[in-house]
Amino acid sequence: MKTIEDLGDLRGKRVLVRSDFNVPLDGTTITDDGRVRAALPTLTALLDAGARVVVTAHLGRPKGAPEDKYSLAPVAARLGELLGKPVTLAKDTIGESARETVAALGDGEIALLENIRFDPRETSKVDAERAELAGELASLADAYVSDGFGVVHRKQASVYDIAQVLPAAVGELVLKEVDSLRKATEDPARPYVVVLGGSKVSDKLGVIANLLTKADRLLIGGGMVFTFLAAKGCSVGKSLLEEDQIETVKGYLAQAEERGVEIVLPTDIVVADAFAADSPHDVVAADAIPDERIGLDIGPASAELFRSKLVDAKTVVWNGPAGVFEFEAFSGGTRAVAQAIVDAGANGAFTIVGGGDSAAAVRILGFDEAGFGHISTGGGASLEFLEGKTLPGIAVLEG
Ligand SMILES: Nc1ncnc2c1ncn2[C@@H]1O[C@H](COP(=O)(O)OP(=O)(O)OP(=O)(O)O)[C@@H](O)[C@H]1O
Ligand SMILES: O=C(O)[C@H](O)COP(=O)(O)O
Repeated sequence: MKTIEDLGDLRGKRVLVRSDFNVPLDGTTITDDGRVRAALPTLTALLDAGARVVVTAHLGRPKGAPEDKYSLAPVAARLGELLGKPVTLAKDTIGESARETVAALGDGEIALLENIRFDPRETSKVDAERAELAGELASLADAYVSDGFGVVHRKQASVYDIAQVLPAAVGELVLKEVDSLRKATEDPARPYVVVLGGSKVSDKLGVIANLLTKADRLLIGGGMVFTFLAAKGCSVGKSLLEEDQIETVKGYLAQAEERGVEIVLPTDIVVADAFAADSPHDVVAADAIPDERIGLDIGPASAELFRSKLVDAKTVVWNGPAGVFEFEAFSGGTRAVAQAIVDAGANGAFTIVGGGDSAAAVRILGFDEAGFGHISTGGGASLEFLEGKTLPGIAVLEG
């Protein structure tokens, strides 16, 4: 892969950078700016080289049209604070405002384009539509730098197609991530334990088939639990459930048994009346979730069980919070998993945390980042990397 140095003298050149600024927000307040900080080395290197830096990024999953709640305005403000220089936010992704904003940039100045997913062509499955958007983006720049590691598993216009149009290089964050993730998984020290959770259940269930050929133990927490419990014949009340995945999960359970891979499920669940911070809640057995209640965390016995399965690990990958950690009452499972992973690390395990929310959880819950071997900015991206899959946003840079 070409690096930024390979792009030559960048003074006065317009460089389009794809970053991953998909940060957790509470209204317009960024609750964890880890992904913004992670973008700084590349942006600073380009600004120091005198480039005119144009950043494109997404936030959330808008439906191909502008929506105020997905505006990158909070990110522009935070990025400006961290860089110590103004970051102009274009009012659109690729229209008149974007063109004017870029034209007004001086050497060593930076602008951010509005959420690229406001344009439906960004995520289109039709190659020609993505190529058209990539062509428009390319008209704003002389070179392209891919630095949004969290999104390199997406074949999207600003990640994949654009790299075929402009001279393209890999950014510092992507380089660092690839290096660390490779180190952990090319020949993992065993036991190799993977902890999965979070809410992007169907996105992440697919990786299990592959992990069953690599890991020694899989611990299942978060919203993923309920599809597993349903596959074992338990009712899950109003909890997050991917009904159409139940048969697939039954297949995983059977495969795991054949291969001698341990799948560890929670034995107790914290259930609430509603998805709300102050909802009344109780701990129930995992096979006794009442019909009208919703599971929002693994229970204390499960936290102990998970701990016992992590303590002797030599490689740990954790992706997806064990519960709705954003609400204090349902943060116990995630806190316990994070602590057990820190302790495994202190016992010599190489530990990786992946995912925007998992990495945010580590920081928001007050853990020292130094307690983990590598905190990846990628969730789905790091999982697909660990699976050994080809990531379109990286493959395209390898030419
Ligand atoms: N039982 C549950 N029910 C509903 N949501 C849950 C549950 N447990 C965890 N979550 C939510 O999962 C979200 C994170 O899931 P997600 O799959 O996006 O993980 P991630 O680490 O951010 O990975 P990525 O970077 O791929 O998005 C958190 O906001 C958390 O509240
Ligand atoms: O949060 C993430 O994992 C990345 O920003 C990618 O987002 P996506 O899953 O909506 O493509």
